[in-house]
Amino acid sequence: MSADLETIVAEIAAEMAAVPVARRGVPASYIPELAKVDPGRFGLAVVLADGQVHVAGDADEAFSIQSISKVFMLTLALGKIGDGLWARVGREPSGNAFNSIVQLEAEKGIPRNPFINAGALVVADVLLAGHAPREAIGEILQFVRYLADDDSIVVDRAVARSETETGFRNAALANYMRAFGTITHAPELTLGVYFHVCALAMSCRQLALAGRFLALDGRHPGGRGRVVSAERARRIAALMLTCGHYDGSGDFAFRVGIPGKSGVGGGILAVVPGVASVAVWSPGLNAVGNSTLGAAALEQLARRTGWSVFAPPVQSPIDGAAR
Ligand SMILES: NC(=O)CC[C@H](N)C(=O)O
Repeated sequence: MSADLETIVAEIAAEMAAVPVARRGVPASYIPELAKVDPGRFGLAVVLADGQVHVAGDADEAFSIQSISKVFMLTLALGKIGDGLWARVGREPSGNAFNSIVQLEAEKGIPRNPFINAGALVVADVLLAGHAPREAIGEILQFVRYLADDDSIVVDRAVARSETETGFRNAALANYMRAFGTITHAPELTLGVYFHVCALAMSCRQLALAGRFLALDGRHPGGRGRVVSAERARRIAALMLTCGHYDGSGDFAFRVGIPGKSGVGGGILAVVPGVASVAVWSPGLNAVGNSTLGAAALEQLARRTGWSVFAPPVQSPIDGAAR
């Protein structure tokens, strides 16, 4: 690393701040509440495995985490029903838009993966089992608060309401899967859980802290035992790499080389195993619904730190070998 991390984070934020708003992409507008967000915002937070935090820009401003919540929902659902979940949702990239319905008809109502909307609706349905929607939402909120060790995290009710009023595609997905039996509750109940969890409002700092268990091979950052087994943490990260950016996942893996999960609020949570958890936020989206500057900032961070899941481990057997 040529410069120290504090400097790298500050430099990247300054470079991103200089990008004209017109070149940042457009904030999501199909959820009307999200269209109100200032497209000029940019935040970056890096939490190292040892707990050191480096932030820059609007890293302490809460934004709508949207699909990033799918990582937390998946983690909880796996804790609940274990690998039985994989009978109801697949583990392959979809190669389609996040809200696409096309594969469901030919694939018996089983979504390709838990990070597209159809897959996350199945996960929400699993989390709803045995609960009223309010209880399931409360359980997920408590889980995220426990991960970030921050009880101030809340659901943005205006965003949840906005999506409830306009989420016709998600309603179509839920109803379609109810017909196949992959959704087991009344679709409006499962949708209620999904919309409220997508509406979690978190800052980059809170999000990076909440994702740190994945950088710690499944351990709780506060030394409070395990959140998940090491195997499960690695598998969740593998799914983030292959499916976390929808049909932009290949490009993100190519450019950044780190598992990441995006949301239409403009956030991305990225995990460097054993090293760091990173959250970035810029509301302007590219054509596939991922944050334009968020990916650019992570690409720069990976380049300047050398972080990559494809880099040889520090104690690699090839170190010292003739090259
Ligand atoms: N990509 C996203 O963040 C999508 C989440 C959003 N709540 C939706 O269902 O459309």
